[in-house]
Amino acid sequence: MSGYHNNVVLPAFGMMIHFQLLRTSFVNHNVKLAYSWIVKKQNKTLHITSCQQGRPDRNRSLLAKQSLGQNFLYDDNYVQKICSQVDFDVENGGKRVIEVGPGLGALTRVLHERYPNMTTIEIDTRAVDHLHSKFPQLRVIHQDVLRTDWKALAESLGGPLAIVGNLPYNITTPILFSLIKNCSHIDHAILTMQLEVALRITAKPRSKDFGVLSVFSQLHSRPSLLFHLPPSVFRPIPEVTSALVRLDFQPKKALELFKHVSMEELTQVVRTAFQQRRKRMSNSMKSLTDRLQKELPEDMKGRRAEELKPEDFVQLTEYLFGHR
Ligand SMILES: C[S@@+](CC[C@H](N)C(=O)[O-])C[C@H]1O[C@@H](n2cnc3c(N)ncnc32)[C@H](O)[C@@H]1O
Repeated sequence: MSGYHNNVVLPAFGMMIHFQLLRTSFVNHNVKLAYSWIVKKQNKTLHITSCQQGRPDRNRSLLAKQSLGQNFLYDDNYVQKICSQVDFDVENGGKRVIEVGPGLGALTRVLHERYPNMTTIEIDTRAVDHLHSKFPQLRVIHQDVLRTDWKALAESLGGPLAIVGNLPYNITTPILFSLIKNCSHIDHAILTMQLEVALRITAKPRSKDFGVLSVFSQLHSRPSLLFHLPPSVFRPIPEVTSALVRLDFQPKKALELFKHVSMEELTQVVRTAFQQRRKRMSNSMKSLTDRLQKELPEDMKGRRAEELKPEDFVQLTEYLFGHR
């Protein structure tokens, strides 16, 4: 009996729930953004069918790929909330608005109406096909965003870019570093990411989240955490909370800071210091000071990486690499 229960009753119960979910999303004509979804427990992927205005679009279904960080926005209130933060370049049809990872077009639908000349960058061929048929006028660059030449893109579009996107979680940090490196070609970025990363970007010295990402983000931009997004607003539902972050890039400040040091030198200093963030700098920096055959300045020896301000790392790099 218990075998019968497990083999027949539980799946039947699961099917009932599934059909109820489908019915709810299909009949609710007020729901603008709805997806039917089937959890396949074995491989943890979702079968997603986008549907607009309550009508399922049966031709457009795709399996969400975890490897591409595909957690699609599912809640229209949050779509509106994110898009209302984008305020850029309306005059020329939003030519310099770039969406990273448009996926099924949850954000694109709203943004493209406001910015008909915007550009999107998407790696997944299935999503690219979907976007072409759903938004025939939309410019879609089919490539890995990490291969984007931001300088060339900004020059071709006539000035600094506004980047928006619900980022794939698995490559959030490399995307952030590529934007930071190219900050003179980017005006601002409005990005959804894991809350944990958002806290690191905005962390102040002496807090537990303060680290390499905080130093580089804060030297190149003014970052602000705008609001949290609960896991329930995405499909598949992620295990973590997310946050929307705005970075207003400060290319003039960065130019001034990097007058005497290179990004590579600063990276060496910051990474070495944070490898042992709680140790005194005289210890944590030993491998680098030995290699450079330099002593740390006296006032640095007793301090810890987590206590320094972002600008202190620039001064230390200038001192260690002897450019001043
Ligand atoms: C978190 S989903 C967001 C999708 C959609 N914007 C939304 O909010 O529903 C991330 C998107 O980034 C795309 N993506 C993943 N890796 C990428 C890469 N290296 N370059 C460009 N797009 C990528 C995925 O295919 C997916 O569409």
